[in-house]
Amino acid sequence: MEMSEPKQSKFRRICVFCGSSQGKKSSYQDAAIELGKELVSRNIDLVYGGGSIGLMGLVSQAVHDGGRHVIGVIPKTLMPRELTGETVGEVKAVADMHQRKAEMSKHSDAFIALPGGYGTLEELLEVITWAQLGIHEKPVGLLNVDGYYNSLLSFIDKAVEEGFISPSARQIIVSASTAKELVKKLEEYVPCQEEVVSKLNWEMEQLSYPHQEYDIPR
Ligand SMILES: C/C(=C\CNc1ncnc2c1ncn2[C@@H]1O[C@H](COP(=O)(O)O)[C@@H](O)[C@H]1O)CO
Repeated sequence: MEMSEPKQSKFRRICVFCGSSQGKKSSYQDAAIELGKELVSRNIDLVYGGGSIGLMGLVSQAVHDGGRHVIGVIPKTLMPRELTGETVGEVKAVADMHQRKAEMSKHSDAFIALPGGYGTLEELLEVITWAQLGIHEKPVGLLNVDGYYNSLLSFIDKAVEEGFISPSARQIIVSASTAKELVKKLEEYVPCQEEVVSKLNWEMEQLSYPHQEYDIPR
């Protein structure tokens, strides 16, 4: 029997942002599992927020089951298993949510957002902002499952029309409706340098706040 060679990706690790909930439609859950399998088929390891809840649990389990390495970056406050569940693979404990994002970014070659809520949006918009500022040149992908992100993309297009986001900064976001198509587009992505404000020669460690307990405001 002829075995197909795994496609070698230019990415070693991809960071996935996604819901700590599963969402109401089974298509969201299916997409998380499909993305995990796509990473496996391209020999790509996963970096994510840790734990087993929601879409986070589905994508990490799929990558782990496929034999690829999984790194979960968890703030100490979310470490208790009853909060976020068990993390498959390697766990990196960090001081707070800020350090988590810096660590997730440092260990990844690209970013993908699956459907999610505030946490996912915040992580996504932050890495887009960092790309706009020239802090990194890693591709950022939106997995637009069943049009989940259509209204966000429309809003961003409005911000371009109204002069708040430059047309070249709009190009930072790569979107597709399937994992296969998205990863392929990210592989082909060429960072747009035209309107980068400045090259900050940024050390990602500078983004980490001093080790301290972080009080989540209520
Ligand atoms: C403490 C409780 C739930 C635990 N919540 C989270 N667990 C793990 N990761 C989280 C959590 N909340 C946010 N994140 C990060 O943001 C993304 C998911 O957030 P969303 O709002 O569900 O989209 C995810 O990528 C994580 O990195 C009980 O209250």
